Amino acid sequence: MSQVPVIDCTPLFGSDTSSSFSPSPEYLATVSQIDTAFRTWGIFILTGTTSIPPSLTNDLRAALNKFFSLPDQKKQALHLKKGGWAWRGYMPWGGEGTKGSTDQKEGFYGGPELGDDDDEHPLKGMPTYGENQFPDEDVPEMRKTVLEYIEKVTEVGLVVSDAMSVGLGLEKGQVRRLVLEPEPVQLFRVFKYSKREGVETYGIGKHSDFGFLTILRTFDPDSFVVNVGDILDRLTNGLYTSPLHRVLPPSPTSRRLSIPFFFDPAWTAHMKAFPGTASNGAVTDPAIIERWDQRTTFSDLKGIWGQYLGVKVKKIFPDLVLPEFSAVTRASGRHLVEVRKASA
Ligand SMILES: O=C(O)CCC(=O)C(=O)O
Ligand SMILES: [Fe+2]
Repeated sequence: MSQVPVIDCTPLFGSDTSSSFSPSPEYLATVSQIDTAFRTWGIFILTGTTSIPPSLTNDLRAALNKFFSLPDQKKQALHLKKGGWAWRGYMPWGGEGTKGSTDQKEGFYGGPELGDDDDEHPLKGMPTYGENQFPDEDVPEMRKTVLEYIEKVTEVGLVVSDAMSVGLGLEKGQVRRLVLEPEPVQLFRVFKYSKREGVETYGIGKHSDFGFLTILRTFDPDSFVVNVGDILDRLTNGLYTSPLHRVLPPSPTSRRLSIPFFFDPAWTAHMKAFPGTASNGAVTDPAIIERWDQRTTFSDLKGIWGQYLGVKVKKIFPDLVLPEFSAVTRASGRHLVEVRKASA
């Protein structure tokens, strides 16, 4: 294979979810394509009929373009800092970088809402959870559209995880049970890339993604790109590769919009490699060991996902108090905005 595989995932959607699951030949053929893509490239282009109707994609693109066209002061009013630990809202140009260089993009961060009457929800008050800051006055349709997209793209993540589970020789629902329940961490992002005069840096510099799966919607070209993240690489004992990737420097006329969705393990999920993924329980393949050494994202697998995420984001949230856990993960160098617990 010399090109990133394009996989029609239609057979995965609407398939049997009962415990006595007997997969169709089409389901198994799709599983095998995904499994091969993740083992070789760590990435594939997802096509076909999914849980996301094309009308929702169109509405989403329209609402997000409208948002980015708002005057700067309207967007700044929704600045990430104002959302505190929810870490949701507007990320201005210059707010993220890769290895010391500014990424040429602005963005919007969001996530699912836990509901007003759900004070007992265990994730209330945790970093990355809380209120979204939508531009309700200026782009009233954005709230509903983004929240609906988050729900539907989460379904894509679950369906792909089931396919991975079967591809790894596990039961269909096993990956969900091991790391995605009671609910995956869902980080919605949208980036608009635009060039600043005199700045020659990448849209996003070379990196691998931190989490489980990234499901990225782009419009130019029109596609979904699904890639393995660093923790999925580790959880499969390196059978699946977390690919390095980057976004080229935007051209002066670029208006590129992309919508990465970081579909991550549940906050409380135990980080333990999936059964049967390493022969004799140990990874000996030098290529895998070298890849892990280069990434240095995780030095070990232990504890729960929330601890990894906590260390990762601690630099952004200087007030965050965490159990001592710094041995296993590196703080993110990507986010250049500091967010205090209370509003800034
Ligand atoms: O916009 C893109 O094409 C890629 C985004 C990306 O790599 C990321 O957000 O991690
Ligand atoms: Fe990425």
